[in-house]
Amino acid sequence: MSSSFDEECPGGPPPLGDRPLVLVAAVALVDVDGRVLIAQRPAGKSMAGLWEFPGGKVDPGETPEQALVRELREELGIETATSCLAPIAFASHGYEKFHLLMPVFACRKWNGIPQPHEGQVLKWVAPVELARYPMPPADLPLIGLLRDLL
Ligand SMILES: Nc1nc2c([nH]c(=O)n2[C@H]2C[C@H](O)[C@@H](COP(=O)(O)OP(=O)(O)OP(=O)(O)O)O2)c(=O)[nH]1
Repeated sequence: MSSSFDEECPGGPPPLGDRPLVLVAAVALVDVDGRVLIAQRPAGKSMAGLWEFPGGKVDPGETPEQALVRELREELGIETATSCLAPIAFASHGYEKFHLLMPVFACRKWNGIPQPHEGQVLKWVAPVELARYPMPPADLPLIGLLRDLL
């Protein structure tokens, strides 16, 4: 039985083992032209140079939505509300040191103009163009999903 699953559904994430399960909230900010904001991870960080969706780790005591409101303020200098965040997808990916669980929200309403407050390069891209930008492995299944959903 299990060998047929292995053949039909190869490549699932490994068991958690002693790695932590890390909760990271991410957001697709969508502008009036339907473009999505991505940010390039700066030199010195893990996965430097790859493009990601704004967001970050959910702190103890926070909901994913609260974490995103905070991260958007810190990373991009924009203000939004938890009620402006619509859950649309998630990623579940086994990295070497941790397993990432990443709910992804869409947001079309915020105040201010996103600015790179943490040395990132920002880019607005059409969902069909997302595949041109190298992203962390956890994000790869999201590219087709977002193209269809946004
Ligand atoms: N914000 C965000 N993080 C992502 C995405 N895809 C993905 O694998 N990640 C990972 C990168 C980081 O390991 C983690 C987010 O952590 P963080 O934003 O709070 O902190 P960080 O970049 O300094 O991460 P780290 O150096 O501690 O690994 O989630 C994504 O699309 N957006």
